[in-house]
Amino acid sequence: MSQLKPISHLDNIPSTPGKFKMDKSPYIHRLRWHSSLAKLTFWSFLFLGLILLFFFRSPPPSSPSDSSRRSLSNSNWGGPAWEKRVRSSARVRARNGLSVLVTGAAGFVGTHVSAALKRRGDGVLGVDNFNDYYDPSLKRARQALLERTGVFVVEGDINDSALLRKLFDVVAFTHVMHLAAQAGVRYAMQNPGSYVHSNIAGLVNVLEVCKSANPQPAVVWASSSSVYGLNSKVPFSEEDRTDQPASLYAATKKAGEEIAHTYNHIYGLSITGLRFFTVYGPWGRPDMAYFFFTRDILKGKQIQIFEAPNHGTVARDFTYIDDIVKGCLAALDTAEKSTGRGGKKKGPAQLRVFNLGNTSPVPVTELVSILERLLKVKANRLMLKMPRNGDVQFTHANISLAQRELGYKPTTDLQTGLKKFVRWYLSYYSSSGKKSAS
Ligand SMILES: O=C(O)[C@H]1O[C@H](OP(=O)(O)OP(=O)(O)OC[C@H]2O[C@@H](n3ccc(=O)[nH]c3=O)[C@H](O)[C@@H]2O)[C@H](O)[C@@H](O)[C@H]1O
Repeated sequence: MSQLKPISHLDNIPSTPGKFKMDKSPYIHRLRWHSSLAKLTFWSFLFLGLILLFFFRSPPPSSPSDSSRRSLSNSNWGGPAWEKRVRSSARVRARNGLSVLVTGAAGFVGTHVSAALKRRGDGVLGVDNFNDYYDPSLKRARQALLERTGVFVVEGDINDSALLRKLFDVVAFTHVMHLAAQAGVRYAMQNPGSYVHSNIAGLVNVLEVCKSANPQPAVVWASSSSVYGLNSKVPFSEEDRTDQPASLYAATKKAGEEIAHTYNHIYGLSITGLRFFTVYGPWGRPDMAYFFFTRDILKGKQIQIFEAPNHGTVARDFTYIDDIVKGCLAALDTAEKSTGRGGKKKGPAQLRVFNLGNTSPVPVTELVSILERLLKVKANRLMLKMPRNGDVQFTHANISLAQRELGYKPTTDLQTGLKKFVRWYLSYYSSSGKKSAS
């Protein structure tokens, strides 16, 4: 090993305080004084350094728009009044009701599922970080809606393990409906870090807390139809290959399914993944095509409609929110108990994955035609070759497994569902001050 030591200002500082031996000299008192001052300065800097290290330990946001991280600093929870609200929101009112922690409760699916659970007498507590991936005022409006039905939505991030642990200290949740995620297929090219943060790190954090909880809850969570990626065998069945994701979003959802397998295998967590197929409806997500097509058609703005090579049709198995909610509730109701205790597996636990789709794909051009009829406005269409941005040409769900195991049976066609969406859209954006979706 080299004898050369790096030159550093730390070289003269003793590694063990108190063991530093000073030569005797006439200036001994002055030196001692200097030495004490130096020690004091050193320890003050070290202390300060440790404090700074503690505060800046977490990695910096991967981009300025990584809002889920930004919102961490906004989380505001704790205290007796807060705990009382949490308890009251999660209180089960129906016989044999569930006590459910819903993550992403101010999101589109989260709001609908939370309200439905509450309506039938289950206890529901929501968590949401209210990030600005899309207009947060819509999330606040959903929160207000839930508040009126008796659901408290705690503002916090799924990566905040202290918060999640605290919630489990206050309430022994029987189920976790994990819907918080970074959604959107195309946005993954702009902000890849947010997908890793929410869909990978966030999921792991939720499962970590669940596996340590006593009793462990059963977990139902949102996977995605996008895991089928470039699979061309239709309709998509749960047994088909899912190892060719076309977007980072899809890859993080697929990774989530593998992570679920691990937590089920090691810790005995009961886990059900639901592959949602392009969910739409009232209170929907403004980043989705049906939503911003509506906004742009009404504004007279041009809309871009993607087409496959050789003018091939791009189609989606659009699924109405009420059907998805029924599937989510059935997944919760049929979830078996987790088998672990104290972070240890005591026996094999349930691990499931289901397609929740509509089973009738509709071309995007037809979606636009329906919107034109409902809005009574002609769209300014621009047909565009599908960019290489993570989109797939079509999706089509085989739902026989969900039908058999969950009694899942979608009943809303696209025309009927869009009619309900448009009615909501017009009323929401015409009411007090909300001029149009941004
Ligand atoms: O099932 C899922 O797991 C995913 O569903 C949803 O993704 P997608 O099915 O891609 O929905 P969405 O963006 O509404 O595009 C719809 C159609 O419009 C086409 N499209 C889109 C934009 C545009 O400008 N033009 C266009 O033609 C586009 O090519 C596509 O054919 C969720 O967003 C996603 O979070 C995830 O949950």
